[in-house]
Amino acid sequence: MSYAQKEEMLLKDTYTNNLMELVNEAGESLGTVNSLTALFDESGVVNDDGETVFVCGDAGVGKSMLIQKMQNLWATEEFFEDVKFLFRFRCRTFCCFKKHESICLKDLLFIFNCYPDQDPEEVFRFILQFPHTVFFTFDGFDEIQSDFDQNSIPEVSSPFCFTHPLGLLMHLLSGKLLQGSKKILTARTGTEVSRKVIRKKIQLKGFSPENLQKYTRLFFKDQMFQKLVFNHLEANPSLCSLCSIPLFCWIIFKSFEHFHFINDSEQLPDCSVTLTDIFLLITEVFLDRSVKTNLVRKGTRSQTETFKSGKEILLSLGRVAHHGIEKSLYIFEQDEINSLGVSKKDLQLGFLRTSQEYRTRALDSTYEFFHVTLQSFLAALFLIISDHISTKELLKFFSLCTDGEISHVGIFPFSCLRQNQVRDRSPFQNNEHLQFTNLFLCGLLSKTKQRLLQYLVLPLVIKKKRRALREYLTNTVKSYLRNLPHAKFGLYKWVQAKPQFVWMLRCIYETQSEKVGRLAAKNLCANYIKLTFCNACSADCSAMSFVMYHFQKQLALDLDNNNINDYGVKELVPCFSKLVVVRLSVNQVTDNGVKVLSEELKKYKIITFLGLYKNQITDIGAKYVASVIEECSSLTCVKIGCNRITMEGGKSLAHAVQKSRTILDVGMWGNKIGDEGAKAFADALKNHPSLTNLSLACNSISTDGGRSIAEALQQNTSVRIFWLTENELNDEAAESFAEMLKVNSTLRHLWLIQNKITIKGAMCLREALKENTQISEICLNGNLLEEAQFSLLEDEARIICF
Ligand SMILES: Nc1ncnc2c1ncn2[C@@H]1O[C@H](COP(=O)(O)OP(=O)(O)OP(=O)(O)O)[C@@H](O)[C@H]1O
Repeated sequence: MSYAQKEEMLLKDTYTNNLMELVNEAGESLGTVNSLTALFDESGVVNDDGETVFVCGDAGVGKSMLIQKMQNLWATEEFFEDVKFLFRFRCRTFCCFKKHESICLKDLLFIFNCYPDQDPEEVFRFILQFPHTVFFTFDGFDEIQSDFDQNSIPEVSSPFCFTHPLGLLMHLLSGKLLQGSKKILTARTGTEVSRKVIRKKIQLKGFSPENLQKYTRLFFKDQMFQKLVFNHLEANPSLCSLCSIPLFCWIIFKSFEHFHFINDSEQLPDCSVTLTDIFLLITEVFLDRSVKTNLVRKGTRSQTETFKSGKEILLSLGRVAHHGIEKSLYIFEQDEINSLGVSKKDLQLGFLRTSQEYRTRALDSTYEFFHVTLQSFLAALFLIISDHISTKELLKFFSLCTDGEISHVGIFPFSCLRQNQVRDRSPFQNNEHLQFTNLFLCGLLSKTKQRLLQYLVLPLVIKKKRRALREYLTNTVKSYLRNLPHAKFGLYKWVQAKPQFVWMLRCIYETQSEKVGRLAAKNLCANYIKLTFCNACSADCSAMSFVMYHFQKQLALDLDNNNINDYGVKELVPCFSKLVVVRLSVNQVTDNGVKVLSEELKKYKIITFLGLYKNQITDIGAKYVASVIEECSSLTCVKIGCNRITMEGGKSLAHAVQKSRTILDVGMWGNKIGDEGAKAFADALKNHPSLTNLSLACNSISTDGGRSIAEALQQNTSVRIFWLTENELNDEAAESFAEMLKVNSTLRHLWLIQNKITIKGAMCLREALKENTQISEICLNGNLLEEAQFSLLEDEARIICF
């Protein structure tokens, strides 16, 4: 039995909830998904005709584990009681068919998946008759590498027709075959899937800090171990950031466990940790298995010795990995493995594991790397340590990725992720394995890894390869950054970066070269960096900091709609001294992250805009934000809507606003401050010198709160726009607003949409407008007015009812 198999833990002993976010077609968050059954409910449906639940996420984030967990719950009858058949496919299975091969649905199910215990004809008939009793999982749509022409799939398909298996897959996903069956499809982020087939889209975001704690407890049963690991994590945010991706977390924990076992020391890096570092660690763990356990246990072997003695193993495995990466092959047959020089013993170490899918095709044994990222790592290592690789070949994968974003830059290394925009691209094309290979090349050829590598390859050869990579990187970073499209936006020179920008930062970070970091900062000809919807995770913040730290001037950083979380905030600490705009909306930031943020922002007091909309901030975090408002006089705009702020937090924020002489704009939409919170804001409004825009929309404010606000506005000459949409304001409140309008001449827009105002309240407002020529609009849509009553308000165009 191989180590990989021995190590496989039972799912129930290891599975930890993963953060799942429901998103719309534009990728905007529609909220979190709290249970696996909720994946199939009606919330967040983007297309009623679509049949497939689409789950996307980064490499190693846990898509396959999620599928496995569902299968497990179904098998133990905790999930989907109405489902009688579950067919679990890995999409890479569909690549092993020849172009002209065709099969029928029954064969796909029974030959290439699972042969039924009972009469297959009868079972198939049942499936056709009751498709809703069938559940399909298709894992890894991104792994399909094919030049298969989707247009050649016949429009209508009968379940008895013979067609290419990919055609069957597309028909199943769209519901042309077995309409009504449950289907879940997973793919890496950025993989293109036809909108027509998607019913709901879910993004997997990895472990939250809470999940990570649970996983740690599951992984290390011993409490002493747990404590040690918690201490390590606490001391090293860079490690925590990596641990939010479950695969990397597993690698880190596995290495920790191993080193602790062999020499009572943890040997984990204790400052900046790169992906290359952790893949070197797991490689060392696997290589240690090639040596007799008692020798390893003495703990006398250094990392260099381990790699030196494992050189031949690394070369042969690297050859296989490289061969696969070149051809987008992830599964290897025994013959292939043998011919590339991997011995039987090497197969046992854990790098490779037997691949189950192919057994159904009655092949001998087939193998795959325990994860595709490891394959990329070994391929990169091979490119460096093999004597036969020229510098041209070393850089081949960089130039293999064509750019779809900046056409005049031409071939650029960091463009592979941007798949959606590349025209005429096969929907099945995926280059992430190349991106990772490039990234590991940068890491392995970094200065800090030289000592290790010199035992594997002649120093002269490394030097030559290093120089080639450095030159290439320098040129491309320069030209890429200079050619990024810019726009002028007030004081700012603005750039909207794309996901490949994140990849570029990742590569720069792997080099750990201050020089390259400085070069990137110097060539970034913008001071407003918009990295929204770039799928940046907390670990990417280390990379951002690495570059932005070198930025000479003040900088605006917009990271809205990513996956940053509290660890990411910690990683940004080195660059807060430069940041005047910090936008972290929709990023799972909790009170802990806000605490760090407030401490840092108050050190430099240069912040002007703080965006924290749609995070997980409670009253505790609201207090931290309040202290920033109080202490940072440059702060003019705070967006903290859609968090978990109640009366207490509302009061803290209102008091801070009251004290601030400079704040202009406060967005509180979608919290729950209630009447008491509203009263505190009312106090703040009286004679406020600067506040012009305030949103207390959707905050459970009723008559009392409304009345206080209206009265306070009589003594306010700063507010121009006030949003009170989606509250519980009634006619009594409306009457107070009417009184206020007779006095206030500053307010321009009053939004009272979706409240409980009837025609009575509306008429009061209409009357008041006779004495107010300044206000532009009062929006009353969605109140308790009947359509027939609209005509009574017709003569006042500034009252908007529909
Ligand atoms: N929910 C989870 N609980 C515990 N461990 C997990 C979880 N999700 C992932 N892991 C760990 O991370 C490893 C990689 O996860 P998985 O293969 O599911 O990632 P993936 O998203 O399918 O990656 P890829 O896109 O590269 O195929 C697993 O083998 C497991 O060790």
